[in-house]
Amino acid sequence: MSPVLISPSILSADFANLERELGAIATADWAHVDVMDNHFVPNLTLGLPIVESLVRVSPIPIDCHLMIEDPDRWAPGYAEAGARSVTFHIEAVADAVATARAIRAAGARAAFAVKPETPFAPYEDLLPEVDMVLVMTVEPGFGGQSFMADQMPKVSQVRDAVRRFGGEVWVQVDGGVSASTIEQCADAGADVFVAGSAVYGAESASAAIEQLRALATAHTHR
Ligand SMILES: O=C(CO)[C@H](O)[C@H](O)COP(=O)(O)O
Ligand SMILES: [Co+2]
Repeated sequence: MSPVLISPSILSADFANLERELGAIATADWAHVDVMDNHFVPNLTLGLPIVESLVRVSPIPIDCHLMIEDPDRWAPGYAEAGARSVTFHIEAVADAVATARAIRAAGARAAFAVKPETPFAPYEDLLPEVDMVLVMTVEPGFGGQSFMADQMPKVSQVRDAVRRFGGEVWVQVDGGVSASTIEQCADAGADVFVAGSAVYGAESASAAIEQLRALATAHTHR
């Protein structure tokens, strides 16, 4: 397995042609799907019926990022629909342990995400319950925003906590990740990289994926 995973976000894809847009990123590791409910974030994208359809046609596994209220109720359904990884926001969940266990019981990898202003330290004890922690590098809600370099210490903090824990928990970054920002993410300890506009805005999505993978691999500690 590659030491890093590249997960292009279809938030920047053509929503009228999602099957074709998934085909364009077939050389990536995962396809990142941003589910937004217009309550947890001020934007609305897509939900479970569309994710079920995407799972059927995607050439690569689906990585679901749930920016929704009440993930306790909804997250397990995305795992049952066949998503490889399901991430809920720690700010929105009532029972993180039960939700992560329900996601895993349904056959997916479980993850929690932290917004830029949310500290990681209070949630370190959750590491045995999850397969990945997502450190947001923009305020969730929209693609194409500027990368927040001030989140890199938090990425390092999560990586250090994972080392102390000793299990295999991946560290994902999402928001403003591009060829000019991915190296500092890998240096800080990230190993799963979401990139929306940097991939779908490129002339060649596959060339952008390869460039991101090469830059991250050269800087990863995994
Ligand atoms: O979760 C997200 C926004 O809330 C998106 O995954 C993220 O913004 C990707 O888009 P870009 O790479 O253009 O920033
Ligand atoms: Co996302």
